[in-house]
Amino acid sequence: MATKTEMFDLVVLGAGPAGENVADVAHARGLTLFASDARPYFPTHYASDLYSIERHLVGGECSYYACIPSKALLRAGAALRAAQRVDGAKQAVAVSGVDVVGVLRRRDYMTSGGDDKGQVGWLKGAGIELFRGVGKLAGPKKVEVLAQDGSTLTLEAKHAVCISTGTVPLIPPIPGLEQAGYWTNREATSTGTVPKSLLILGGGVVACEMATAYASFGCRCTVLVRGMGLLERMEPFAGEGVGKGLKELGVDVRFAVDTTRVDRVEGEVVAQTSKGEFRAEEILVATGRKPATADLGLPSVSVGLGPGGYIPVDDTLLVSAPTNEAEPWLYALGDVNGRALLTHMGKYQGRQAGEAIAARARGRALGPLGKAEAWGRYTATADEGAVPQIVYTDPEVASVGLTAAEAEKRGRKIRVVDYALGSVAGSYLLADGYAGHARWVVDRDRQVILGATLVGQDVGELVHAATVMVVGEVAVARLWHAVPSFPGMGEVWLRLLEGLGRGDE
Ligand SMILES: Cc1cc2nc3c(=O)[nH]c(=O)nc-3n(C[C@H](O)[C@H](O)[C@H](O)COP(=O)(O)OP(=O)(O)OC[C@H]3O[C@@H](n4cnc5c(N)ncnc54)[C@H](O)[C@@H]3O)c2cc1C
Ligand SMILES: NC(=O)c1ccc[n+]([C@@H]2O[C@H](COP(=O)([O-])OP(=O)(O)OC[C@H]3O[C@@H](n4cnc5c(N)ncnc54)[C@H](O)[C@@H]3O)[C@@H](O)[C@H]2O)c1
Repeated sequence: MATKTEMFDLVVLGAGPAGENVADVAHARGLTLFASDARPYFPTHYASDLYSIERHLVGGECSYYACIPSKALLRAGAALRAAQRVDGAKQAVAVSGVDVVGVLRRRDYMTSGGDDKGQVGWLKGAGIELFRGVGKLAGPKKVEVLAQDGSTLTLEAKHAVCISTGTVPLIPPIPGLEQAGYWTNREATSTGTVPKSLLILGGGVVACEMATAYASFGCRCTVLVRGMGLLERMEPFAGEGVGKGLKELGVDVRFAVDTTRVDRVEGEVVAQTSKGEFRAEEILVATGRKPATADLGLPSVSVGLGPGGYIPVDDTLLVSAPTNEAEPWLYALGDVNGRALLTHMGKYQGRQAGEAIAARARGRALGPLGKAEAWGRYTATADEGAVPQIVYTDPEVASVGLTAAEAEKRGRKIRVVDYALGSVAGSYLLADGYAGHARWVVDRDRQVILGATLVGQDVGELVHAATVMVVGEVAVARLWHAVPSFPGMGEVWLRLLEGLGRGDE
């Protein structure tokens, strides 16, 4: 089979959200400098500025098997329930449930039916070469790619290689599970048919969102949770609210369940557990993720893995390994570094690393004494204590920053302030009988917001305001001047301020 070698400025391994964004920013930086300096920033004798390697679909897990299809599957149920909660509207909508065929059709539209030609077009339009194949490191600044036809390509990077290969499902070693066959996020988000019943293993975000979606399709869902709560990394009232919502949707949620064996008997999945036997047409394993680092050739550049097998990096996303000491060249972005397993955080890391790569390629120091500053152009500082997330359950959960427990663990002196979200005018206008909850975690010494969590219908879009408060370290005293529009749900921020009080003059 053919073998050839080419040289590029930057080689990106994995074209998911993180890989796409680092390529985009690094490329944009190159073009800007070309124009303003009237000389090519990336030397012109290279075939192209950047090279992207993708073994499956450009756009990654997010576009085809995760964020986009899962939210498409959830949206119709959320819209229907929203209408059912408003007198005058509820009479106008069918109460028998969503139209599953329509939901799947809309999901297919959102994922282009699993065809990535739109995203490939974007890459090519941006001047980025794409190679479909499995890539691995083959020494410093060297990447080998194996195509499906068996041909190989060796790429040499002049400046940098980025690993952005994401994660794969973490499957627990439950006896019989492999033989029985199971769904992961891939089947759950791309299915063409909805089973009559579904067992869901796990109590995290995927389990809660998929239980919400499938319950709205009329599928009988049972969630088997190993721990004592749902969404355990969030404030406890988040998991409690979601658990209550799932129950209202008819989902059977069981806690402290140890699943000891899974079999398929006459087409049905049978799970033996510490809480008895459970049966369903299918089983979805939603027990977390592990980094896609297998066969990446990391030993060829002596990169060791951190806790959970993630690739350890510094705040400029540079891999923490001796190979980077003499000349920084190897980066790891997105899920694969384990800093924050979210698309928007992977994209953010891509933007920051793209700037750092471009600056280093130009021979620029990233900051005083060569060290990039926190919250600067080259660092992904938000990964540490300012990560926002929206969980699209019913009620929704929106959070950013530290929970009270995390803040205390970090030794912060905090004050927690809570408010019943249903008492805000905007909420009770939004839905009859609106129930929700909001919390701020406030740094008592610095009088800034460390974290916020909201639970309730349509709270998702509120979270960005809280993200700005946390990232901007806005003084609580100044927030009294951030006047919320009436009658919007944003008034919750005023209610939380009132809960904190203004103190004595
Ligand atoms: C069901 C589900 C729903 C989710 N919903 C949300 C959500 O609503 N919001 C949110 O922010 N996050 C969500 N996430 C998380 C989100 O999907 C990930 O954080 C995001 O996809 C990570 O992006 P990435 O670029 O790091 O990796 P990925 O999207 O996993 O992309 C990695 C790419 O690398 C490729 N690759 C891997 N190894 C190689 C190799 N050796 N050679 C070549 N290519 C390779 C893969 O094929 C893949 O395309 C969800 C996750 C799941 C499972
Ligand atoms: N809307 C969103 O932002 C969104 C949606 C989906 C996923 N995601 C991200 O994707 C990542 C993966 O989500 P996830 O839900 O797969 O993982 P997770 O880590 O959030 O949850 C995994 C769950 O599985 C349980 N578990 C682990 N091992 C188990 C076992 N052997 N038996 C039973 N239960 C077991 C854990 O206790 C936990 O409840 C998360 O980091 C999440 O933030 C985000």
